[in-house]
Amino acid sequence: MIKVTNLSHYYNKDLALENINLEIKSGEFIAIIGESGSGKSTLLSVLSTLLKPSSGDIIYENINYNDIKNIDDFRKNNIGFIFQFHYLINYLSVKENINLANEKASKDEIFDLLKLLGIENLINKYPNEISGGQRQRVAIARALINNPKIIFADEPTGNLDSKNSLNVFELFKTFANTGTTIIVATHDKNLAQLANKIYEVKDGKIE
Ligand SMILES: Nc1ncnc2c1ncn2[C@@H]1O[C@H](COP(=O)(O)OP(=O)(O)OP(=O)(O)O)[C@@H](O)[C@H]1O
Repeated sequence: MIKVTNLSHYYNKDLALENINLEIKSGEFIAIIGESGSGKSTLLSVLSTLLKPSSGDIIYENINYNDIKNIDDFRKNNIGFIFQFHYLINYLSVKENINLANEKASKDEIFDLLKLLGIENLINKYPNEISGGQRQRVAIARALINNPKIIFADEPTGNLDSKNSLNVFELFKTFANTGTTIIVATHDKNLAQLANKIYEVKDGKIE
């Protein structure tokens, strides 16, 4: 699904990623761990096409990153993003927030997805009427509504208590079992144990 070879990234002259090689298979749940500043976010940004690497190759199925003609379309059709902060819009309902990611999604489709996440009763609520854990589940629904092949999540539980964090990782496991590739950066080594595979980044290198 994703094959990375000899990937390096510099911010100006500072090396942030050094000669990364990895292969991620379809439906794998991958955790990227490492200390603050080790390079987790940079690796995730590069893998998810948000940042163009200084050198190296990334191949998605059979397409080389450098050969993708319309990166916006590629992202829209293939990738879902989840961040530490949910970035929901307060004056839009849960349903409307999800429709921002896919305006064609019907109320029934959104309801079914929310049901999978255990929050279908919140469909007409507004973000400030629901809990932090519920907001993050809405953000997960928003990432899933386009049926992406790959989900990238950068510290998705950074803002949640341990119970909600575990819940989010268990949801990731469920979605990985249905064939979605999940790649999560976290500093939480215990949560990372729930993934199929853990990569540790240290000083910009994979251990
Ligand atoms: N936009 C940027 N410009 C310059 N340097 C950056 C930028 N983003 C990150 N860096 C540097 O690159 C290195 C890796 O940072 P990165 O954010 O990838 O680490 P991280 O493991 O995700 O850290 P954290 O867990 O604190 O988010 C650090 O030395 C950081 O200071």
